[in-house]
Amino acid sequence: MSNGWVPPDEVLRDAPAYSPRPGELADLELLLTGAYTPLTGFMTRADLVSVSRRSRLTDDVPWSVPVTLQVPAALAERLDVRDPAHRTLVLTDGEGAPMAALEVTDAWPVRDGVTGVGGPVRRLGDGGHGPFQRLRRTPEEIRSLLPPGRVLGVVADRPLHRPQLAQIAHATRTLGAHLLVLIPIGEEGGELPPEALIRSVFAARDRMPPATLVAVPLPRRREEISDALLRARVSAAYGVTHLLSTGEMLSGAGLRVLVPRELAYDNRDGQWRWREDIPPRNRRQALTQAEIDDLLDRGFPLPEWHTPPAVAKELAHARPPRRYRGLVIFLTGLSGSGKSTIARGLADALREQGERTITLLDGDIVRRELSAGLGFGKADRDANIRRISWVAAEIARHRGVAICCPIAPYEQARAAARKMTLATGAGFLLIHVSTPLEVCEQRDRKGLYARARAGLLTGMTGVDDPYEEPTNADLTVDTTDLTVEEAVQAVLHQLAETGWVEPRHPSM
Ligand SMILES: Nc1ncnc2c1ncn2[C@@H]1O[C@H](COP(=O)(O)OS(=O)(=O)O)[C@@H](OP(=O)(O)O)[C@H]1O
Ligand SMILES: Nc1ncnc2c1ncn2[C@@H]1O[C@H](COP(=O)(O)OP(=O)(O)O)[C@@H](O)[C@H]1O
Repeated sequence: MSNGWVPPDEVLRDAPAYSPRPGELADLELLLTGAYTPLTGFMTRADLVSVSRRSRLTDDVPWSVPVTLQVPAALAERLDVRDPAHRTLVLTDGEGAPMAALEVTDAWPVRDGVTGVGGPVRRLGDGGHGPFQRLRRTPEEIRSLLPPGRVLGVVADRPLHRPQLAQIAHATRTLGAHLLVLIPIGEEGGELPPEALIRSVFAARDRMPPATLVAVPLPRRREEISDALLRARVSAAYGVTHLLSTGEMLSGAGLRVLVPRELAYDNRDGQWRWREDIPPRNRRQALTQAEIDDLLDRGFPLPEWHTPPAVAKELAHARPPRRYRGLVIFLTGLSGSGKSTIARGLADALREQGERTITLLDGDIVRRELSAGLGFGKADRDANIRRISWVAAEIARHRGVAICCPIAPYEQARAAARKMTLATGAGFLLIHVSTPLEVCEQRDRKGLYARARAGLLTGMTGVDDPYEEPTNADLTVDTTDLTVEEAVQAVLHQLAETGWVEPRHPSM
């Protein structure tokens, strides 16, 4: 799948390597497969200016969305954009395997320590790996498979339920088109893991007209219009002539965009038809995403009138009831606030229930095993929390419960922990053990506060080091006037209320 020129071995051997962030990697993949034709690389400054001013590249091709790569400034300094022998950057995937060579023809400061780089990219290696690789066919391959005539494109970024399937069937029939379903698998952290999205779309296949399906590493743009334009452009590269809008889609990239009318379920005959054609008393609206999520979270099957059973089965598997799903319970608070004590009690109670494996990432053990050598400066505390969060998220990914109880004084690090966990599809509960400093200091189990007050220890959280109070805790527990049992019960109660654990049987 290599496309043309590859830098000579000696250039590659000496070239620095860099692993782009997930969104950039997805852009890279689309550049390499030709889905971004005629773009052949990351944009230079001139292209970016041109795109933002007049929605065209410098060579006049219409293009409206920036496709950029940013690298650490220190790395960019090792390149010389004027010297073809010293301006190649090897781009690697998340695991460090080379994916492409970027010939950096332009580099510019973006902000402190970060440099934008632009230039053509060329594939290295054999075209990547990962689940469902066989579905990631290039635009060229797909175009060669499509029958002549109209091609209706559907970007299936969500599972297809009966209302969407009815719309697709209607549009395909009206247009007399072949159906091409593009499944975007750009980034983790969507509503469903990419593999589950693919499986759920395939599960609806026998309810679709004859279709070609392709997985596309489409990154999600933060901005809706850019997102829609990019989807339209990529769809066009795959041979789509008409695109069925998913609601927020706009026209662009020279293809027709169909905005479907809203369908509803007609309980007189079990058909989905235009909403206005059904008398209100016989009409059932499609479920909202929140309603679907809520049913799955509580362990109810999705109703057959709304979702084909095969799709419902995939979704129930991908989003099991909360009580069977991975979970990170993250306790934060001052030293001596009661985090470890509560965490231990919680771990014991959850182990009694025996549904899932319980891992207690206890402070002392973490500092000894995972974070040995780290101190208590901001950078070291951040590194400590990042390591704990990574391990916890992996445990939760595999449907275990991880209980963490570090001080975690910085909001940003806690937010990153939440994000990392949610990206795995697991749950995250932040519990602020808010016992005030005076009480913690009175307890002073380890004598640290006394030493800090005596000036023998510096950088003690709450004394001369910051603790940023959480403003987004799922639960706040002040242990000043609680017994240990009461504090543990408060957390268990919250877990049962939100469905993350089964309520305890009263007789136990
Ligand atoms: N300077 C300073 N500040 C705060 N805490 C200190 C410090 N030096 C040592 N200790 C002991 O280390 C424990 C906190 O480690 P953590 O890994 O939880 O801290 S952090 O989340 O990385 O900030 C903490 O344990 P806990 O009392 O269990 O919270 C302290 O006993
Ligand atoms: N309701 C309560 N919850 C938790 N700990 C409590 C409570 N009441 C008193 N304590 C005492 O407070 C101390 C908390 O210490 P620890 O759990 O190690 O805190 P941290 O892990 O936050 O540093 C323990 O000695 C514990 O027995």
